[in-house]
Amino acid sequence: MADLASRITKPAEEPAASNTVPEDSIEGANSVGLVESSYDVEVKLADLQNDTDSPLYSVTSFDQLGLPSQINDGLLAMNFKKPSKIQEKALPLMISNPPTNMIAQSQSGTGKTAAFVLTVLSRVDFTKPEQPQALLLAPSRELARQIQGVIQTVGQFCDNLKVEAAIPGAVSREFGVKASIVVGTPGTVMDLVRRRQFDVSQLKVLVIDEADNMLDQQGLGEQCVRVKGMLPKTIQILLFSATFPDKVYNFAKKFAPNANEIKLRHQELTVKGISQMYMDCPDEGKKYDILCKLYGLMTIGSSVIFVRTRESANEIQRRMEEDGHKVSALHGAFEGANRDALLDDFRSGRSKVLITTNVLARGIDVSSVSMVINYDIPMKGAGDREPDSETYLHRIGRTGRFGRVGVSISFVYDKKSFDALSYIANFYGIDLIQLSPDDWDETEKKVQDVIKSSRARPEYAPNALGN
Ligand SMILES: Nc1ncnc2c1ncn2[C@@H]1O[C@H](COP(=O)(O)OP(=O)(O)OP(=O)(O)O)[C@@H](O)[C@H]1O
Repeated sequence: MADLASRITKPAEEPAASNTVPEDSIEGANSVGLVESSYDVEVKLADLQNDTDSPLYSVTSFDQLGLPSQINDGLLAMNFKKPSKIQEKALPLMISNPPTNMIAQSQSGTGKTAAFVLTVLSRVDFTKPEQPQALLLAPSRELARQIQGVIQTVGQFCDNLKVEAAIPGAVSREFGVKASIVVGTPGTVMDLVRRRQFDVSQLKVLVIDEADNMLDQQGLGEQCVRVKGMLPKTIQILLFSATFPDKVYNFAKKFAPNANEIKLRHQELTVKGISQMYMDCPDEGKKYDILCKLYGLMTIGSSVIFVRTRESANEIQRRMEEDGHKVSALHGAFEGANRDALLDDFRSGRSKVLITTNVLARGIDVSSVSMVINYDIPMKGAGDREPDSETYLHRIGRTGRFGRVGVSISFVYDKKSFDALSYIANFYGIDLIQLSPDDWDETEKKVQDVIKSSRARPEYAPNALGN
């Protein structure tokens, strides 16, 4: 990556500040080495679980976890043969009694969802199907719906399983929440509780997925704190994410006191199956032409193009369609049902190229995604001056899920974007592969070599985990 930084000979002018607003952390509005044996996952056990020789610490098959048989049947139906490391390490701690809080970090696409879903299912009393007992919070309606789907699939053999999504427009005003498990976005959950449409008095577990994003005081943090304030004081709190910047981590420890912790160093966070590349674009205007040239490669699998604003998502979609390409755009300005339909089309492969904002940067699991394009390098802070390393990692993690391979291509074109990508690469210790817009044969070869092998044997397979 020193290479990338040293390529800047003459600082380009800073682009004029855009007056369009980046789409981050707006609720509904309106995925290396986890599996490498050398992986150094630091497990800090809380008082109850501090013996690394304990059977709770090391579990090699789902059977050994003592989960109810109907849950194991669900895992079998999903063809989950062996737990991933995070599942192996976190599950015994989370399902043990008395319940203990958890702060868990593991790379994108390594099965954090099943880890917390199994915990939730193991805690629910299915004889009370309409009494809310578990609440799961996620930053977007798409992720909430996805988690709801995973619960329904893993729990398909649990009699009386009722899961409801507390996302805008989903809960009946007349009846309120009538399910034992509720997955929602924080603003909607807060409204439902306030309107007394969601009885939280018997909740036993609170899961916060993408917890660093959800607890960030610049974003959804305040809402999550308010929701927690409405819940029983004894509730078990489980916080999950691939990233936990120090500042948020310190707050997370207060939010989930005395928690067990599974933490990674940032150099351990990148997923080896993702080949990270960058395209050196001559200027901002040429980014679009380069994107169109990449289009053929993008449709080999499915791909996601991340842009900074809703406006540029719309604009790129419009131009690409005019140029005869078939692409979809999804962002927070679309109405809920439309968003759901767009993502369903993408999941099923009916649409193959999705242009989106940070609203879909986190958690979305579509295994066919073989390429992610950072059309704009993710930035954060006042005036978008700071490189957003966390969002970069989540965005590229939409490919390379659970042992698959994929490519990410980040577009740079001026000093600011070069410096930002350099910073991110140094932060994670990544060696980025350079692509040249002047040598398309070479570019195609580099990209195709990876994505054509995406069906090849994964670099790490489930049965290689947990050693
Ligand atoms: N034990 C397992 N065996 C096989 N596949 C699994 C297993 N656990 C999870 N998976 C699959 O791995 C994929 C990624 O899982 P998941 O979406 O939970 O990742 P994640 O860690 O939450 O990622 P992110 O940080 O991006 O949210 C999913 O398609 C899931 O079905």
